[in-house]
Amino acid sequence: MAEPVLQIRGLCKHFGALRASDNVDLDLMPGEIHALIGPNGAGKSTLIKQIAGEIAPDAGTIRLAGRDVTASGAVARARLGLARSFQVSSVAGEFTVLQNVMLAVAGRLRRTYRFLRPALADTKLTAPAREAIARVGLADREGMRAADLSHGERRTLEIAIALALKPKAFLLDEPMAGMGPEGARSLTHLLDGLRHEAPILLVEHDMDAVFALADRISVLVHGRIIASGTVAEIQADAVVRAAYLGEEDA
Ligand SMILES: Nc1ncnc2c1ncn2[C@@H]1O[C@H](COP(=O)(O)OP(=O)(O)OP(=O)(O)O)[C@@H](O)[C@H]1O
Repeated sequence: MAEPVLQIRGLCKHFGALRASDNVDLDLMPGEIHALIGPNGAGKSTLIKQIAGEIAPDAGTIRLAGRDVTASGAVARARLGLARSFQVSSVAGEFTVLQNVMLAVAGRLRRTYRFLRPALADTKLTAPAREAIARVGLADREGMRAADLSHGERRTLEIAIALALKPKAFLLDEPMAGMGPEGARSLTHLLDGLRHEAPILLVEHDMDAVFALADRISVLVHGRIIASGTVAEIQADAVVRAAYLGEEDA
């Protein structure tokens, strides 16, 4: 069987008496979209932050492409191929779409520039940046300032930035947030294809998107994974319905 790209074992994180992560095991397999769902405050963001290296777990291990990264920082994990998108849009508004993605490529190639202007004229950065922009369907927005994009386009730009990092795994934290129905549909289509570039750990409240995309769903409640399975298995799970999906129906 293939090795997981991300392997989480026994992850624990306490905030005082609160167990935000309670002995979490999670795998992200090549080619899959693994959705992490759960009610507000279940510990999804805390888990993502530990995987990204932004906060340290109290116990447990995180392996990326077979390597133990539990003690590595966020920058080291990004360099090892973990591409993280944020709930809050993280693009640089004053830069154009192309420049935003070029800066990500510069980071991947570990090129350092004393000034921004030579960086933004470097064709070694332009070509891969354009490729990522075209891949997400923003080619006609290339010269536009990121600040002037629509919300949906900015979220899509974040995906292009993540893609330009040629990641081994994507961590996407609520990519559908704030998208209208049309935007959500086109982003769902984009993510559907993206899994072939790298598997996606997807935290998402939009259940239509989750049910359309996920190969596997894990349900987090009070820091614990209470169920993990296919869309059909999770939809049919009585415990999950009571703990989470039921509240959506109510
Ligand atoms: N730095 C912190 N200090 C103390 N408590 C925290 C901290 N960060 C998160 N928590 C608590 O940990 C629990 C899990 O929070 P977390 O943000 O991970 O949940 P979530 O599932 O991402 O929620 P949401 O869906 O609303 O984003 C919550 O009870 C939250 O108040």
